[in-house]
Amino acid sequence: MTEDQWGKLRQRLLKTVGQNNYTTWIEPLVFVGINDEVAVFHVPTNFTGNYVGQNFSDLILYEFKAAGLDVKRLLFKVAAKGTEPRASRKAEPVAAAEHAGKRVMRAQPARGDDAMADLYTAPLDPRFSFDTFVVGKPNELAHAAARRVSEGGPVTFNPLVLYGGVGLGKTHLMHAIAREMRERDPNANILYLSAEQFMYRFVQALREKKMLDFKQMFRSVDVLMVDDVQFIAGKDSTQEEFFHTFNALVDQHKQIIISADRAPGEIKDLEERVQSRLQCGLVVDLHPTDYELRLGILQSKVQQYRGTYPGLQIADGILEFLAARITTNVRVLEGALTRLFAFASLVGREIDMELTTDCLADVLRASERKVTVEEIQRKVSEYYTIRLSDMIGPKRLRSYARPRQVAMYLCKQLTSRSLPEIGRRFGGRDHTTVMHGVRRIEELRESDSQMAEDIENLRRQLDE
Ligand SMILES: Nc1ncnc2c1ncn2[C@@H]1O[C@H](COP(=O)(O)OP(=O)(O)OP(=O)(O)O)[C@@H](O)[C@H]1O
Repeated sequence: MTEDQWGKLRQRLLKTVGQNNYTTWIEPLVFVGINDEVAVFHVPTNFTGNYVGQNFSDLILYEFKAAGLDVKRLLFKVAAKGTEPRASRKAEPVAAAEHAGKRVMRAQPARGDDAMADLYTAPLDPRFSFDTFVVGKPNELAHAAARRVSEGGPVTFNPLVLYGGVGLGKTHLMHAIAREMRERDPNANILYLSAEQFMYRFVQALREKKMLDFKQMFRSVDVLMVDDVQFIAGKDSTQEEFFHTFNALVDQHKQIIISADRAPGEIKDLEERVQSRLQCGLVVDLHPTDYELRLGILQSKVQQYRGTYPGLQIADGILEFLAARITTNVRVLEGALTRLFAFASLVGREIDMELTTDCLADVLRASERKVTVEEIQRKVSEYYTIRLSDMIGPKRLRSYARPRQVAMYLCKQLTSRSLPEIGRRFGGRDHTTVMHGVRRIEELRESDSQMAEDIENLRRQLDE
């Protein structure tokens, strides 16, 4: 639709709503465009957007229809600059308000959500839900706390702080909470943003002399979610503003959810008073992933990929291999799997060990485990309760030879040492002996469930 068409449409609205309403509410709307059946307008304040949405959306939608345009919803966004009409006294939460004819709203709740996400600066990633979050020992507490908070109800711990290293699922959980809360209460003002965006908005408000709006906006939310809070460390005035916002919301019993890359007390240059406020609620740690969690995540991703790549085969042991080898973080693990699937579908081959090591050579090299031959020998001898010297030494008794072969196998799997090198570390044995040992264990893993379990246990222990 052209501006001209909008001009004509406005004239028709003028006749229906009368001059006064027109001047106050319709004239300030700046038509931006129609995107996917949603007509987008810039409004000077959120209040205007809300008011127009509540009082005139049916009329506007009707006029669009009469003009032959397929518009199902209206979206009002606060323009960066603009004047507030006299009628607007009340400060409103940030950015935008969305309105639709009631029937359309009900018919399309999911799309309504997408538009709502736009309301709060940081859009929610549709992949990050509780359904797609795999729970294991390292993240079960964080997950349980996130679930609990997402259910709403009386605020029992405030704030909830989720912290943990890079790529361990903090943002995923934050988005899942926001999504769940919005589903439970579509009218709640849930503000999710990164600490960086908080700072950016604060600086902008200072620059544009709109601090009052800023304060009112943040203080009027029902739930405040700030991701990567460590970002504000060392930024004094932002910290101060954050501190006041935080206190005001806690006083009103509004839920606050924070994520950080380390425990609040360990964030350097974060003011002590902010640190102590963050520690007042529930602080939960996302631990580094363990082997089982990584395997679980891979299995769940494969399940998701089945839709995109139907018929793609993945050989036994590949996921286990990746879970054992890529221990850095989940993001890298996911990236590896994505690349593997894309590559395999391109060349039209099954994902077997050869394709995996070819395709992921760089990732595997980069995340090469630090485990050493010595560590493996020590762990394996402890596991089978034999002396280290007996495992490395010349004795051929089965009770020594089998653990020795297990250790050789693990050295081959978990280190980058060549067969001759491994042989040398096992009392100067020949590489063919090592090869024989590795093959034997590979066979036994298939045929003997006790052996498979031993290998998994040892892998896990070496992973810790
Ligand atoms: N338990 C899990 N189940 C499923 N996917 C997960 C899990 N943990 C992490 N991921 C995935 O790993 C990727 C990285 O997670 P996310 O972005 O949440 O990490 P983060 O902790 O916020 O990292 P950063 O510190 O870099 O911000 C995402 O794609 C996320 O979906």
